Amino acid sequence: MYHLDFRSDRSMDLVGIGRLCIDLNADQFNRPMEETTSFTKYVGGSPANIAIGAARLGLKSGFIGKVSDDQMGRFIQQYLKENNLDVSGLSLDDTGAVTGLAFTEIKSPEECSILMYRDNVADLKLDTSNVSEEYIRQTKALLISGTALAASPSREAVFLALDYAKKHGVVVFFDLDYRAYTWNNEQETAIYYNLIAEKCDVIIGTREEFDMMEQFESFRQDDHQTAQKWFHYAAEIVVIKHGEAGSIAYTKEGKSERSGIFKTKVLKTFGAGDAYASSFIYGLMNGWELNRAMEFGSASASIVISKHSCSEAMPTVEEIQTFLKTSRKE
Ligand SMILES: Nc1ncnc2c1ncn2[C@@H]1O[C@H](COP(=O)(O)OP(=O)(O)O)[C@@H](O)[C@H]1O
Ligand SMILES: O=C(O)C[C@@H](O)[C@H](O)C(=O)COP(=O)(O)O
Repeated sequence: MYHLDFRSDRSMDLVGIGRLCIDLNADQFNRPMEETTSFTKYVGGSPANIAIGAARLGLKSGFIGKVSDDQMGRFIQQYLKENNLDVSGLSLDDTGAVTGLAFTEIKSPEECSILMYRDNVADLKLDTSNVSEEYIRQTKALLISGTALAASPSREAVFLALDYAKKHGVVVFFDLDYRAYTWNNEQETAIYYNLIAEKCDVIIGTREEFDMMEQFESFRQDDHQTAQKWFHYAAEIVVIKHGEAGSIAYTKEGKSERSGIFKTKVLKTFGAGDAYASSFIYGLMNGWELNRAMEFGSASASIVISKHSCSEAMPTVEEIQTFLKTSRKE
């Protein structure tokens, strides 16, 4: 099957590190944002969505991140507390930085985009002094999200968190989460992504994100070649997501599983990956077979893309189980 050693003597299950932002999702959808007159505010940020999803599933979830010293930063902290996440790993920015805003445009269920306002954001001011070895030592798993590598000092904070995780036998998940607007260029992104991926136990990304990472290879790799590449390093599991075409996962032990999707009435497509990741991680942490964890992730993704938000829409175990009873995978 696969070998992931989630240590039972840890007080936390999953700690995320990286972006905490605000999603402002258009209230008037199926039209361009130019015609939108109001938005609904949710906590966002891919790693935050995944950590919230994990907490919604009952995992003891925490977060290492920096929030702005204003109403938005306090909204984020309050929401995480209300959703049973441990917030002792959060730090408050004192430089006047702001909270990143993700305006979402829902032109149609298939045509969604995100307009990011991320100048001088607090999340990228996370620094090594905000990363506690003791905090990381107490978790079973660490979730790294690629965008946290986009700028210093956040970049160095993530590398330090990864070193602490490896030192203390913490299983490391790397969700690639590539957002081009946050980076100077793809070459720089690939350099830092590769340095992190080489030490991670589970790597989750879309085909396009792996292509970006593997751009220095002499040829474009297929899914199997991608997985084999990372098995030469620390990876035990590599998951390649293919949107409506589902996902495929490979294990270092030579197993591979494909998962289809659950057709649903799609309101917006973003949030799929975060929902998939949180529920897939939940399955692995419960020792499930790969295909069962992937199915759980796919079901969670379908639930979230049928709703207006990402974080707020993250389902409970019961909601996913009910969904699975009434749905058929395609
Ligand atoms: N239109 C859809 N209908 C149902 N499930 C979907 C749809 N799009 C994505 N998913 C599910 O969500 C997973 C992640 O979506 P994907 O778009 O590949 O990643 P990301 O959201 O990170 O870009 C897919 O592997 C699939 O299981
Ligand atoms: O990650 C962000 O900064 C924006 C997210 O908060 C937003 O909900 C989103 O884009 C999630 O989509 P996904 O990462 O593709 O699942």
